[in-house]
Amino acid sequence: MTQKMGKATKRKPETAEKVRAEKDNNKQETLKMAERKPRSQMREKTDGVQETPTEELYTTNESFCMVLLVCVILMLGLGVLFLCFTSKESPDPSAMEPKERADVKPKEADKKCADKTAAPKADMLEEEIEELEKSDKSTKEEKVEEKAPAGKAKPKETPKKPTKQKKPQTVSEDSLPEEIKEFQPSILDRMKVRNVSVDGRQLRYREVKPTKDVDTNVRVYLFDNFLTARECEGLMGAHSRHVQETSKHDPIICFDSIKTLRNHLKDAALKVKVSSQDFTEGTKCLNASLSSQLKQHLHWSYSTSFYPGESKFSATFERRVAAATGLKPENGGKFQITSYAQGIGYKSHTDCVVGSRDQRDRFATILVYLQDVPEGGETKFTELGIAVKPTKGMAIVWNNMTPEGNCDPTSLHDASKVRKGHKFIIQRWYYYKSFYSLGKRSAEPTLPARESGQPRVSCDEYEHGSCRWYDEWNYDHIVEYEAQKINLS
Ligand SMILES: O=C(O)CCC(=O)C(=O)O
Ligand SMILES: [Fe+2]
Repeated sequence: MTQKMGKATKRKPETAEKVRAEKDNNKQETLKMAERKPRSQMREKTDGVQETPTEELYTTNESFCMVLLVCVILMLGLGVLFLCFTSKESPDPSAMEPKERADVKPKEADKKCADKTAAPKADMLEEEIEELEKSDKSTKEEKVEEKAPAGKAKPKETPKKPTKQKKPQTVSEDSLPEEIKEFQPSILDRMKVRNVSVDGRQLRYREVKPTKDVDTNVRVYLFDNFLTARECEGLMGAHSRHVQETSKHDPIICFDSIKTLRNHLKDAALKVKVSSQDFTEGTKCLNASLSSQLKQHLHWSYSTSFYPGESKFSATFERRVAAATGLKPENGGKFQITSYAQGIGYKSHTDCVVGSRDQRDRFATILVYLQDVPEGGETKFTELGIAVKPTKGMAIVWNNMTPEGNCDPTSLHDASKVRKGHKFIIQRWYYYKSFYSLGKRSAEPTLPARESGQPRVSCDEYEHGSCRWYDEWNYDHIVEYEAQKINLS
């Protein structure tokens, strides 16, 4: 980025720097150990005698032998080190682009050297490689967890957390843990909406009919008081505290393309020239300092997530949803709370991927408004001619897919800008075909370099107010980088 914002520095990933630093440390450590060795040998010979200063040893014959021995050991040690650090034909995986990294198989010699002199580094690299190998699969899964604009590539299933085992470099079906191989997906192809009684309260549904004459599979239902005022307040409080705590760090800002970045700059009346150099290498995210500079010019909604089992409320909520809608808990993903300040909305999108054949997609959505919004903030189904006004405790639930597992484009919806007040919602997506990692917190990518707990803002597609802040990371901005690199210049 030039002019006002200055030029982005092209930086190697932090992990690569760490690896290099560790390499140096290991080298130093090995040298130190070689230097110390004669002293411990001397200690054995002089059993019980106070240790002699190293210089005195060299004045005796015996010491002369010791010196020779030391030299031989030192030379051997240095030889081994030299071989370790110079014979690597395979490049340092941590310094590569993600896709290349996944292909690198460490040579046997590399492994031996790593075992002898740099075990922590080897572990770290292997973990990194494993995570990146996973990323192709987990991205698919992760992508469906984020808003999925119609027509984009489809997320896939993947093991959530790399198991701590010596791993092959490519993940074949055979190498997957038994529990993943044996996973039996659950299919969810219809909602069964009904009136239910919860803790003495009657939850009654009503259907909201399209006002447009459209051929659609989408059914939209409302439940008043689906959550109590107390539940709504508890969720808003937890979300706000978490946002506040996490906002100690400025977010790293990511864009789906350079075009989106340029549009945002234009919108903010910032006359700056940007190029691919402004993205952190290997990702579509700006580096930390550019992100901080841009922060004041962008606006976003805030999303925080929790996963099944992470709070008692998750079980209460999913039971209530199952009773009232027939949406099975095992087909549900994470729980996401989102807040919109005045002036913020969210782009037109479908929650599933139109045209995709992968049925591991969001069959249905339940969204509960946690607070009234005096003006604006409606959830609008543009194809159906439906607009729902946020009302505290009210749930809106709809299906995005057909009973055959196809994403219905008429499920297109957006969040109108909040004109007055502050909007809070909780959402959960239910998937047509469940998969092993569904509802499990996934391992996060190592790129881009960031502080622990540093949030991200994703501006996917330009539409005013459509950036969203997240308290967790997925692989989109790494994997899509490769696919779109050509568009980043
Ligand atoms: O806030 C809303 O009303 C809709 C949000 C939404 O559709 C989403 O986050 O997927
Ligand atoms: Fe949505």
